[in-house]
Amino acid sequence: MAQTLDDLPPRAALAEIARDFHARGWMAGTAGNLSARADDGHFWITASGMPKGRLDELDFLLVRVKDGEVVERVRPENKPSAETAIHRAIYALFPAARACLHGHVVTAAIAADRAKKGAKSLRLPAIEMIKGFDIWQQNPKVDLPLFENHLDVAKIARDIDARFKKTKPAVTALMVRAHGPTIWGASLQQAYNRFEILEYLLRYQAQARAR
Ligand SMILES: CSC[C@@H](O)[C@@H](O)C(=O)COP(=O)(O)O
Ligand SMILES: [Zn+2]
Repeated sequence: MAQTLDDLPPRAALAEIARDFHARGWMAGTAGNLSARADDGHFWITASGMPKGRLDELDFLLVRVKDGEVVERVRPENKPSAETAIHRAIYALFPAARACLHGHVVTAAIAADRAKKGAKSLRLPAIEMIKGFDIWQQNPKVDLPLFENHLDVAKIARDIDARFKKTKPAVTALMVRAHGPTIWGASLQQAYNRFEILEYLLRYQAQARAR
């Protein structure tokens, strides 16, 4: 087995993550989309509508960050993820982001349901695992940015762009209400680790509230 996901070619790593997330219920059916930067101006992203437990390296398209143009597709029938605009926003906002992972996670959707109407963030529990987001404070007050879901995905992407241009998020993650989390990282392995950690934090919070 490769030492880390970053030792694999990006599309192989993304297909492996998709199988893993599917098995854990975070990419049920065709839900979720994954991408990795190929170079500063382009990223590989999952084709739209594919069963995420069964991707292979041909199920990715190369997209240009600045205008969303598809510059390479192996299977002519493939279209880029319906949520490509969100990945483009993240890569344009954060030059250090090398990977961006979106899933549909029950714990996260329920946490967002609990938030007040109009709430702009979810407070994360101040437990040891928060250090996985590189936060090294005693009892930190860390907020996960929360966005409204819209049928028009470009509108979600514009909201993300507008908010993050004004205020940098405390974590490399965001949540779209009634939809799912998107997590990015300085490497594929870091994005994967942080996705797991965010799910752990929200699961901890739900279980702590229920006890
Ligand atoms: C199960 S439908 C989910 C989609 O609407 C969407 O939210 C999603 O995550 C996957 O879309 P895709 O176009 O396959 O990348
Ligand atoms: Zn989605």
